[in-house]
Amino acid sequence: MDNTSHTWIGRTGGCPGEPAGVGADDNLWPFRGIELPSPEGGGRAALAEIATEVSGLCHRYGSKTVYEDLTFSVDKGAVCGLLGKNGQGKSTLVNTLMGFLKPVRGVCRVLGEDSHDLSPLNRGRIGLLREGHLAYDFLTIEQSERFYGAFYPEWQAYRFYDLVDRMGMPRSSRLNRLSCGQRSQVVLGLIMAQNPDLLILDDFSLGLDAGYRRLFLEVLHDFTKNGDKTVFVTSHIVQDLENLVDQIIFIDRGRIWKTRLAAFLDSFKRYECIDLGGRQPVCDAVVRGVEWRNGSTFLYSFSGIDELIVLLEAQGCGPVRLQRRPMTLEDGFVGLLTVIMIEEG
Ligand SMILES: Nc1ncnc2c1ncn2[C@@H]1O[C@H](COP(=O)(O)OP(=O)(O)OP(=O)(O)O)[C@@H](O)[C@H]1O
Repeated sequence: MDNTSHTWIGRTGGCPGEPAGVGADDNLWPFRGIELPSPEGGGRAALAEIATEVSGLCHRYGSKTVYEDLTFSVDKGAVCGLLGKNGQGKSTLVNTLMGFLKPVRGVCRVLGEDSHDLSPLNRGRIGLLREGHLAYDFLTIEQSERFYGAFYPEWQAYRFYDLVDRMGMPRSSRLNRLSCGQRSQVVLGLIMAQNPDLLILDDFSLGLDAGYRRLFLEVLHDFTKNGDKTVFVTSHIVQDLENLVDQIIFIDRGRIWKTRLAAFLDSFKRYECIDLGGRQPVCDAVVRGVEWRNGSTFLYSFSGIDELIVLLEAQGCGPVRLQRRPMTLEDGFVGLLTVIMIEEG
């Protein structure tokens, strides 16, 4: 018998479930009321300071539209995290930035060039880590360093060995005998030796244990500390991004919202409901998400406590007592975007 209790986060007032697709009720849209980038990308930095620029981008797989009209830019020197639920198009976007996928419509420029027509020089300035990691896994650690190093005039082999030697594996180990996390480390070493100007990481934490993840983050911190490198990163471990990025792009149902991490953590708020007078709150334009967890109810909102209390009382709750609680990026992600059931053992 299933004796677990369930809590869930929702933006419907009723029962748990997946959000509707594109064209869903505007009142429940996660980015409602938030200023989204204009199709022209108004207010951008000068072109020379932009690492990646996307405008009016549309992608479809057959009849399935992943996104219709994406516009954003990432400035040089920014560390930008792309956040979205499963299947929202993060890998599709990364593959488009890399020129592996051609968009149906729109502009995608990377380091000033069309991503589908990148010069070898600019390709060499981009480091990519993605699911799947290594193409030539029959090579040894040492052979892979020599093989990839031949493609990059600025290759810094010491950076590679600096990282991979920490695994304690002989340099003669074949990559296909390494674990997933060890292979990731080899890839990160190859990327660091390349010393790219733009680093694109698609779900870098995949398969990494806590120790490797920390090492990864440490290396990435070092990589970005001078402010001259640009990083575009997706990860399902949202918490890792909180310690890494300064900008975030949320993607949901084909649209995006870009913001600074600090501004998001400051403006989006998490409240614990101390008293709701026995009623349950309903998500609307002010209440962005409701979470029931361990017997407590939490609300997510861009509004202050007074406005929220007025709204909840108008919903029939009351007397209402709320307490603002600390909010991590992961809380914010869940409160803004997610409709899930969480099982409590
Ligand atoms: N080659 C493909 N053919 C058809 N549909 C695809 C293909 N690749 C991806 N999709 C679909 O496009 C949508 C976006 O996929 P994508 O992999 O870009 O999402 P994602 O945000 O990276 O997902 P996840 O977080 O699960 O990795 C999904 O609905 C997926 O099923």
